[in-house]
Amino acid sequence: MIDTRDLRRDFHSENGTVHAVRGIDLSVSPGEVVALLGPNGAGKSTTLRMLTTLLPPTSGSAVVAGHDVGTEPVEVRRRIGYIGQGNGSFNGLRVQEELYTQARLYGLDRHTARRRTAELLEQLQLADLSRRDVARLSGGQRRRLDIAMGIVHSPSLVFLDEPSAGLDPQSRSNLWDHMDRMRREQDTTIVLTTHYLDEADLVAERVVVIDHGTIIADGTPDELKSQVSGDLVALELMGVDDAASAADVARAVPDAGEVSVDGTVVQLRVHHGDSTTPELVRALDAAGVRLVATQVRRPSLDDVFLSLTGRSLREGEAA
Ligand SMILES: Nc1ncnc2c1ncn2[C@@H]1O[C@H](COP(=O)(O)OP(=O)(O)OP(=O)(O)O)[C@@H](O)[C@H]1O
Repeated sequence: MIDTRDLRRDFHSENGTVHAVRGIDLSVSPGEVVALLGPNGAGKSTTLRMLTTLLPPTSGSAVVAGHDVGTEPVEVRRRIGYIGQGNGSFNGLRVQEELYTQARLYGLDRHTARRRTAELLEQLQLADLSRRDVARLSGGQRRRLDIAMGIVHSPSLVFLDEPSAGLDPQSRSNLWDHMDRMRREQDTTIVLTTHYLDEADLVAERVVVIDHGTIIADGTPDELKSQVSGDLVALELMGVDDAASAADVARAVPDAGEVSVDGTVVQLRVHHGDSTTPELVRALDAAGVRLVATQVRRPSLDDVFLSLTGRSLREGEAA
């Protein structure tokens, strides 16, 4: 469905050249849901804009839905849906008219355009707003209309740039349900960019981590997380003395990675937190250590990013 070879894009300005995308080789098969995950400025949007023919590559090639983005952009556009970061048009139309007009622009006949419009207004919870002026929608409502407009022609490949930015939790979960339905019922291929870790983890079956314009990891969320060395087990002890004794017990666990003590809390990395923790609790009990609580935390995609780059994705978000 997508095949890129050494895809690159530079931007030139008075301040110099930005190498926004530095040689991306990416293959996506039909029906896959792929999240491009990375911090602000990693090159995700630039990649997406090249794949959707909105921006010509500086060099390299990309074949999307069977056509070359450079030489056959119209053929590509006909086959894809794109929901960008910015808002679409403001024609002074009402919600229903805007969506219907978009359907007609994509070449749907009147009957099909009417049916698709009604269907999508319902599915994206816009039915109650169908007669409202587009200009008067809230940010989240506008976002849902953008999404409806991007998929009104039932494309087999959909690109979404930061789809849930600006959406409230309920709208986000509604959007994810909708994407899941597109994949299950129409086998739609979905490529989205995000810097929400939970979104990548939940929605995508494959995560491509991008940093400084290159792909630094590619796999299922579980594969990526298994590259990080183990689960984090946290033990909360009754007192500081107990914590010191617990750290000694923890260091004796054959599987234990680095053990750290912070006040009454002891943390250690182990391969399998669920099976090691009961063993550890028995050993602590035998040593007379007073344990208050235990917690096992699986590696997150942020731990993956941290182990690959030494930086947290969350730091990137705050920047
Ligand atoms: N039109 C442009 N002119 C100059 N530089 C640009 C332009 N568009 C993007 N860039 C730069 O290219 C780099 C990659 O930007 P891009 O928008 O692709 O990142 P991103 O990963 O999508 O980030 P975000 O999560 O913030 O959307 C950044 O350094 C950005 O400043």
